Amino acid sequence: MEGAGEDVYCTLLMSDSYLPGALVLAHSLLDSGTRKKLAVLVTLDNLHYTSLAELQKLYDYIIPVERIVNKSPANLYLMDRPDLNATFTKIALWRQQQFRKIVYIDADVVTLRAPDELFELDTSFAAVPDVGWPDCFNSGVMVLNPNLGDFYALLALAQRGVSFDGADQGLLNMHFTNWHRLSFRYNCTPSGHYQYVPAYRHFQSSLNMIHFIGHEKPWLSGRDAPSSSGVYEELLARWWAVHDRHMKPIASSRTSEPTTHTDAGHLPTVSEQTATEDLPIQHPIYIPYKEAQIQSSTPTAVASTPTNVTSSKEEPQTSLSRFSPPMTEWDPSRAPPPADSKPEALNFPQQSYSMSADGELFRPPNAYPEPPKGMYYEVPKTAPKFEPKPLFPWEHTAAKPTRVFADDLPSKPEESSITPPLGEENDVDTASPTTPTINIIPPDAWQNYTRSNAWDDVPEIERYITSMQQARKGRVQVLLDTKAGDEPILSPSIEAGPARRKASLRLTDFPSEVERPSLPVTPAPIRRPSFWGEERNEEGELPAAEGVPKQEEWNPAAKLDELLRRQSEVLMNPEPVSSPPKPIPNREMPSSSVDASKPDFAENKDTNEDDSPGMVPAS
Ligand SMILES: O=c1ccn([C@@H]2O[C@H](COP(=O)(O)OP(=O)(O)O[C@H]3O[C@H](CO)[C@@H](O)[C@H](O)[C@H]3O)[C@@H](O)[C@H]2O)c(=O)[nH]1
Ligand SMILES: [Mn+2]
Repeated sequence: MEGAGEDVYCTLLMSDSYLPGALVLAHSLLDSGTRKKLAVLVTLDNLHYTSLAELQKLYDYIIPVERIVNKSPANLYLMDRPDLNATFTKIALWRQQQFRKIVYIDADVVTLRAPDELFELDTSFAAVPDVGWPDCFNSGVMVLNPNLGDFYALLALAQRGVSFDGADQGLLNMHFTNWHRLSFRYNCTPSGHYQYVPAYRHFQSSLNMIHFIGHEKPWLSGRDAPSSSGVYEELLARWWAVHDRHMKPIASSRTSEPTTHTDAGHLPTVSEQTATEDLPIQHPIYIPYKEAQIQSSTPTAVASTPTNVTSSKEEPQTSLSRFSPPMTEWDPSRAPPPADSKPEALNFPQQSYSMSADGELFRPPNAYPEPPKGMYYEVPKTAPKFEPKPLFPWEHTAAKPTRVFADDLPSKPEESSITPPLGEENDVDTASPTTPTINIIPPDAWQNYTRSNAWDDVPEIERYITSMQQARKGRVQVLLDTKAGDEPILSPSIEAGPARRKASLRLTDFPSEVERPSLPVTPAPIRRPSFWGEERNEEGELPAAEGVPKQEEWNPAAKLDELLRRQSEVLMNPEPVSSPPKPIPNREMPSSSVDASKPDFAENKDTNEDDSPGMVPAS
């Protein structure tokens, strides 16, 4: 790279709304005769191409960088600056290793004197104390040596959202704790609330840079300070002086709420100059910065620009200033949207394309190159076979299926084990597949079947199992009369034939009938000595209970007869309270044939001839 090891002043532009600041900064540096180059980091996603064109006129290097957004922006609300949710992008400075040293300056800074001597500092990082908390530095002006070590450390913090103010200043102060302190004259931040006027008067002549921190930027607030403090107004005038020298007059870029300033010195805002309400807010209108200047018919007297909207009809275009969509306006996780919040769709990234400025008419070439050949897909004649590769070992040796789909028959009849039914020729009728006859498993299949396991011949396993079996065998009887010197009767071993059978673990070596242990037999119960002693009779039974007849004397048939007799006695001599038994009517139950519209069951009775006389109508 040409500028390797170069020294540059560098700023950052992430939105069109800060373009006036970036231009004034560059003009002020060039005006004060710097010998250093100017660079600007830009986030292209949110910048209008005309803004880039403006930058190009003043900056030597325009460096696109990726926007780094703070994904946990809660801390930004502590300082009421949700618009700063992407200032982490600043850390891209440390990645610009093509430069030896960078003096970074915020876009809201105007230089009164080019601070070229900062490049001679023998320190890797220097900054100016912040007026809000002087133990911290303000990250609007920084002297730094780009290096990837710091870059990645900062990036790691940024990605985790580590920053006590949610923006770059909080993050950088957490990383650079031992910073070289520069004089306040390199980053003088006049504030409306607090001024050290005697000090200002004392150091005023040696001021290098004025930094307009906070919401109100010079190009937004206009020429009159929000607080009419003398010092602030004085310094604000320095910004406007540079602005007016090069770029006067422009319409203010304020796109938010209309300002309340009405003095003659105030720049008209968009909302004041035209009825922006008529414009669809989702389609902001950009006009090139330079165009706005040209279109303005009052080139010198910004202060005299009438704020009255109706009187400025000759120059309506000047009002159409650049637009910058707002970033997060509020923290949705903490509060409802503010009443005056802007539409969220304003955040949509915009892509602009410029018309070609080429005045030449299109001329077609004499000949176009031949289109490449063979760039088509040849449809295969036969459907490709998608058969999964065999995975498991047994898939290789798998037996051919004996049952197949009827559709598969005509394709390879010789492979199938299906034989055509008797009486038919060998050619298979494709139109009407016959029920296949399936070959049954050959009768000797079980004989060929291997009955041994891989572990059958491992002696350790065999010994272990045998020892376990012996422990169990102690509990079963085996019909072996070994006392008498009989040889145990054993079944012939499969391998060894009639030879003596060896102890085996094989499950398939079933024991023969004589080898099988006998089943345990339930022993005849033996009467134990009685606990009741003499209470029992000779047979050992308990004495009979009083009033209970002896079992032998109990005649179930006689008892049943007696029960029946008693029952009929009760039925034959009914008590007067009970009604006589009703005969069951010989009549079908009313069904769907019965007129359902007649609600009363009694009415239906008259039409029914099968009614038994004993029928009691429903009441
Ligand atoms: O919409 C935006 C917002 C910021 N910037 C750039 O980011 C810088 C920082 O934003 P700024 O509004 O200048 O912040 P300050 O009001 O100066 O606030 C303080 O806090 C910021 C967040 O920590 C620091 O970046 C500043 O250096 C510090 O002065 C600007 O100068 C621009 O260069 C844009 O280009 N577009
Ligand atoms: Mn700033």
